[in-house]
Amino acid sequence: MKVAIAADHGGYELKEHIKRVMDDLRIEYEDLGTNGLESVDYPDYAFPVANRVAKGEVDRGILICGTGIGMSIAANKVEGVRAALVHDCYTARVTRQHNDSNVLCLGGRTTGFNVAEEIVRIWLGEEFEGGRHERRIQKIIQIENRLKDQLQEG
Ligand SMILES: O=C(CO)[C@H](O)[C@H](O)[C@H](O)COP(=O)(O)O
Repeated sequence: MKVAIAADHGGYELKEHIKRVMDDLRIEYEDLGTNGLESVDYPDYAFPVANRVAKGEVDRGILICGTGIGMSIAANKVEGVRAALVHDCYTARVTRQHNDSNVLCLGGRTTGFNVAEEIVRIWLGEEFEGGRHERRIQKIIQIENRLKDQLQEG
């Protein structure tokens, strides 16, 4: 599995910790920034990661800002991306099993290193269950396709 990871200044320190976790798990990753605590804008980091996931250039994305909210709003604008903002182990598991989420959003100012680490370990290891959940994801894809058609029709 290959993961693209990025953060803004509010998520930078947690990003560095999550990279150490992925090193430990021997998971390959690309770090798309930011590289320090200087103030930056989260959409500039969300879109490169979301695009890499949408194009299939990486399997998953991890995005971290202060709360995870800005990153999740931005990433979910990209077709094919199902970004989940997660604060606990239960939703980390269920968002893989039910939503087949392909981007994980975390809050560097809301979630401690230990909980975030546990969330990442669960989220990277859990499988999509398919079945009724696949039907629901197909409905999301239909909405994306309808919106695309509407845009093309002008
Ligand atoms: O988008 C966010 C809020 O949901 C992120 O938490 C950002 O990291 C935050 O807005 C950045 O705030 P700052 O005051 O510019 O550090």
